[in-house]
Amino acid sequence: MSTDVILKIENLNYNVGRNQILQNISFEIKRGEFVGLIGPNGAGKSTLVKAIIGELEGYQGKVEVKGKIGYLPQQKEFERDFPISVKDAVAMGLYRKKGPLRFFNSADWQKVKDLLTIVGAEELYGRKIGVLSGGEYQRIMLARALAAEPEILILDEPEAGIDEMGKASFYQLLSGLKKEKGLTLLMVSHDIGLVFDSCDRIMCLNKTLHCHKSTHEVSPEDLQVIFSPDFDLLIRGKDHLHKEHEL
Ligand SMILES: Nc1ncnc2c1ncn2[C@@H]1O[C@H](COP(=O)(O)OP(=O)(O)OP(=O)(O)O)[C@@H](O)[C@H]1O
Repeated sequence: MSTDVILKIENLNYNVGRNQILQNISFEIKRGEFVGLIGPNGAGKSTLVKAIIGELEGYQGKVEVKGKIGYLPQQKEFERDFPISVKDAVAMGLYRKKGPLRFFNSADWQKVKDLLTIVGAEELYGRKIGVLSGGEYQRIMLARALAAEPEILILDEPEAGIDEMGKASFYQLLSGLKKEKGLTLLMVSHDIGLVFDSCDRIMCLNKTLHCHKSTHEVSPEDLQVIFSPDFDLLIRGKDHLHKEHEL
């Protein structure tokens, strides 16, 4: 695997009983790329992510990652009512890095503050997790994932539960991390517009990988193949909007 490649997947197949979930997936991601992974519900996106982060058993094929992985799970997987503060939630990311026998010192708490500054949430330091908005919460989870100093960050639908403004600024934050820190990003998303605005490359998945191209090379036909028949509904909906609102 060449040095500029951080993730390489070869002939990945995954079945549950007789049901094939992933079929012959092969691709590479280069260091510093921002890649969007799109596809309809049930396409296998989260299953593919699980294979990459080492949480999928029983697949065939090869998954190679050359670097430390950071992972931002779907929001529903984290218990938001858990009674901890923002600073403790972020510190948990450091804890993973240092191991359980290490107590936190003032340098660690300064690191937590620095991470909160990076994600634009320093004022949330002492706040309880349960009172945060969807967008604030996602920034804190991002700070926590960054605490382990990952080289590749994998995000599973980070926009879920965030309002439109919050989504755009969260994606801007991700683009900044890529530019300023050279972070590699692989992001599962249902927000096609923001994926096209933010990502360098797009992978279209529906059980098998239908395309993996530079964003500007992805055609409506590529989207139609994976989203059909919903794609037709989407287009009709857009036409209707254009007529109604003279856009
Ligand atoms: N352990 C399992 N047992 C049975 N079926 C499974 C298992 N894991 C995944 N599946 C099935 O595999 C398919 C792909 O699921 P996956 O969650 O990866 O899709 P997804 O693209 O992430 O969907 P969504 O966009 O709705 O989150 C689904 O039909 C799901 O029901």
